[in-house]
Amino acid sequence: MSRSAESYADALAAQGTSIVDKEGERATFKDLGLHAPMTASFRTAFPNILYPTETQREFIPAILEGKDVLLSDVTGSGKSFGLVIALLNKPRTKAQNADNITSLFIVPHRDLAYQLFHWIQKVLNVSNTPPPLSSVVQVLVRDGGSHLGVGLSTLKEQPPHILIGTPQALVDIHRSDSQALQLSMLSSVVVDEVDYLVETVPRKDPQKSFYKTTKKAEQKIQAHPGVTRQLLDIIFARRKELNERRRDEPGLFQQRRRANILDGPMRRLGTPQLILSSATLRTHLKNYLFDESGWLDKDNVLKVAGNKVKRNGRLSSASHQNDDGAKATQHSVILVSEHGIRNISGAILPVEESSEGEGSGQRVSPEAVFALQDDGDVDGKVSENYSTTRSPFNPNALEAIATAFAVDVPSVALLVLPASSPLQRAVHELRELGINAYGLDLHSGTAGRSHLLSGGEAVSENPTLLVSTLATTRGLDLPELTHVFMLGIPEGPKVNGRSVDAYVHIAGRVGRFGRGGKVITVLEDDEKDEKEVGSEGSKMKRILGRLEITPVRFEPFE
Ligand SMILES: Nc1ncnc2c1ncn2[C@@H]1O[C@H](COP(=O)(O)OP(=O)(O)OP(=O)(O)O)[C@@H](O)[C@H]1O
Repeated sequence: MSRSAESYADALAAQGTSIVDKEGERATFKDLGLHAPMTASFRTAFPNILYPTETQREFIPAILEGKDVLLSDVTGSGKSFGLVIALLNKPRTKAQNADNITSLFIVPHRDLAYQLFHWIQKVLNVSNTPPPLSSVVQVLVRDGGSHLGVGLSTLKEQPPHILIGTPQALVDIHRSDSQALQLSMLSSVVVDEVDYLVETVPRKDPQKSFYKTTKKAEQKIQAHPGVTRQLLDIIFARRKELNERRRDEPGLFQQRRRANILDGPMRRLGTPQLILSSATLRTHLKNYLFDESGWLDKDNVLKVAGNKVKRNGRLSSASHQNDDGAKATQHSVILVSEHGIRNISGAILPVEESSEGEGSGQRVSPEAVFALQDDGDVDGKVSENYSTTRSPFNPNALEAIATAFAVDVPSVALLVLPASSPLQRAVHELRELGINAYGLDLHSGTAGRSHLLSGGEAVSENPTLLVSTLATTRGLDLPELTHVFMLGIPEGPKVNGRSVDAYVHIAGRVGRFGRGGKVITVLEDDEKDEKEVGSEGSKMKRILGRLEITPVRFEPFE
């Protein structure tokens, strides 16, 4: 088993245990160096967050000290939340008594940007004397040009403490006005979901059969390095230069290290600290970041990886509550064709859920959960068009999802479509099947946002299916979510590291912080034997196998 698969399996098994100190003592957030009033506010805003996790205990003080950090822990273990809290506690950078942007938080998509924004908003809302929101946090995402209009002027008039943005929007701004982001004054730069934003390929081995494919992929990256690389190359240009000199003149740096003056050059460069985070950091990416990118200050970097302790011997996807009350995630795969629906072969029986399980939450009216959802409507003219154009979706697959949703989902589920799928069309077709479906939009969509801001545990009389694509799912935290449906093998027809990681991130929208949940992958049944190489079933089995997950039968389809 690969290292990342192993750590995922192990860490999943251990999830829910990480808040317990090894010595049985618990450090508080205040012990980590966070300001008391800030700690009080975020404890009021997030009453369930009592103690920092082990990884938060490591990386929050390191960030406050100005170290670079390479952070990896399982999905839903509080990485992004901890990063936001740490950045809020950093002192503001100022030049000639005027505020500068202190931290840049780079995220892969706008929904994640708004999620982090709402977390900060929630903290400020309960503060005694909150400063104006825009002085603390602003969001810059591509939005039909407004980031270059209103967004840019707000940014320049009142630079925020934390600027959250997507790489493309940030590069657009920098190109239109190289002073707008005040890059030379930044104190921290965070890249969340770094493996998604900075693409790398495994090192080439001429002996391996995939040598040619790897080489091609590498050439493609060289020709189109991607905008996050471009942005980091700009911000860390001076560090890159120094790191290159260091590579060329190792003797000089050894002398400096012996004389204990190595910290000096990087610090004098005045480059910000760099924090890179993801649940899936493969070795080739880590090698690139350390040896080739030149972005990191190698003498001042902390690597933090989540708890790798194996519990109960090994991971079993059908396992239920562990000793600390964390629930397991149940993974199912169903294959659909016009002849019917079946579970993947080898799927085992689910373990009985405890009476405290999902669905036992407080019953609330849909109106209480949603701030009424008039914003998700599919435009009349557009739906007329839909009736005259061929659907890209397999009707059997959508019907299977609709049925599974209707029989099993108590409140909210997420459907993740392949990256380039037409989202509104899927919403329309699901509605035709009687499903309360909405495109996930944490900015203007009240449906998505109310789920984000609600505390979870609700049961709705009219459950909702939020629909997103692979490109807009990473990092999202929807506390009420109990089910994730996945249409097709993630990341295209081939099974490789990327598809395994994509599965980890999509599945990771449930089971967060030991909450449990169900992940149901729906595949078109090619009616091939699942032992046959290349069949849909065999591909899915390879993905689950690499993650040490045994599929569980989705019983309504027995
Ligand atoms: N110390 C804590 N105690 C309890 N809950 C926490 C703690 N820290 C974060 N959480 C909660 O855990 C959930 C997941 O947090 P977050 O989104 O930061 O995870 P993540 O590790 O970044 O996930 P992903 O890898 O999917 O991006 C959030 O609902 C957050 O409020």
